[in-house]
Amino acid sequence: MTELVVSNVQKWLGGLQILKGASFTAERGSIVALLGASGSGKTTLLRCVAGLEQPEIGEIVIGGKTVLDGAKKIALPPEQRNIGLVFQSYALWPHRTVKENVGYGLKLRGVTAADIEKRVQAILERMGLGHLADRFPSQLSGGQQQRVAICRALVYEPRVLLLDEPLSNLDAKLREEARYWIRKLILDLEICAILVTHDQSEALAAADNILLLQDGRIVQQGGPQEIYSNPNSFYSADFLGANNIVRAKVRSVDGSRTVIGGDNWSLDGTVREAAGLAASEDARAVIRVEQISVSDRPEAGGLEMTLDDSIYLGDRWEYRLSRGDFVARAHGARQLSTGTVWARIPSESVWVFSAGQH
Ligand SMILES: Nc1ncnc2c1ncn2[C@@H]1O[C@H](COP(=O)(O)OP(=O)(O)OP(=O)(O)O)[C@@H](O)[C@H]1O
Repeated sequence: MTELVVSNVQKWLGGLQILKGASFTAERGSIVALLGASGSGKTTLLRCVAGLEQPEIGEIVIGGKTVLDGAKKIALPPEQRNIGLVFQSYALWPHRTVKENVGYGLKLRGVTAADIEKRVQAILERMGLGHLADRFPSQLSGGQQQRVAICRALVYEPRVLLLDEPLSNLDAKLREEARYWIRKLILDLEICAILVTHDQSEALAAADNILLLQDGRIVQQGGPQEIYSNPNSFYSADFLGANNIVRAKVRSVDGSRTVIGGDNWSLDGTVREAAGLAASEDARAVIRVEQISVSDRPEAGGLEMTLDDSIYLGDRWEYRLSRGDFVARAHGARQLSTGTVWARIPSESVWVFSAGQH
């Protein structure tokens, strides 16, 4: 069931158009990640859904209720939108206990003391924080503070939970753990969550749907696997994954197949530029690091390259390869001696775009 509908949202700030017509929907029991480079408009879009910014144009419907209609000048305040909000900073009140932090919003809304007690305790228990109810935020770890912030947003039983970089203050280990339990929580509660993040691995691991923003526009949307393996532009291809970006000339084009090359090398690739490519055009290829396999023995179809260095990364080795002006990184399970190696690079993994596109 669709909980959130965002249609053609356009927003100007300081004389600049920050959002240029964003549209998407979000379903109950799912997580939508807003992903994109710094300044692409992720936070502004989230704030528009929350009611903290008022778009000049567009419509937003939450749980069947129109909360924004630019044409009709409808713009409901955040407290009438049935949303919960969690900020990066958690924004807990330092002089209130955990219990008071979580229950304060309910108090403002005139919920009875007995009801508040019951609801606050229930959500704290659910998040494994029941025993911390009387502590102050300064007596909690970062991870616990973040859970309190999420409790505070969930205690209203919102239809849509809005999370603005909720994990970025946690250390790497806690962050990985938090991705998992936040996802489980949203699915268990059967609500819908919108997660703003600039961290691609967070979006890939936590979200059902990823919206990739560029310069105020949603340039691609889809499931994590679709977005990762089928990018529709250089920006999408470059934004996700660990990549080799290769500058080259288009040698030939035959439908979606192409041959690119540079100084003393050439590679078979696949045209990914929507408008197509022409022979002798300047191009950029994106090759995911994991798509290159390296061997120290001659391999049929392998490109002979020089291994300049093997770098130990703990769980694997990184190889630094070169041939003429083609420089690449690849990974493997063991250390290889510097010198001649053979790199196998499937043509479907060499995504070729025009050099001019951003
Ligand atoms: N109040 C404002 N007045 C003018 N410009 C603003 C204002 N707030 C944001 N912007 C601009 O809007 C653009 C989008 O900002 P926004 O914070 O939504 O991006 P973001 O994708 O969330 O970036 P980040 O990942 O860095 O938080 C940026 O170029 C920013 O400078």
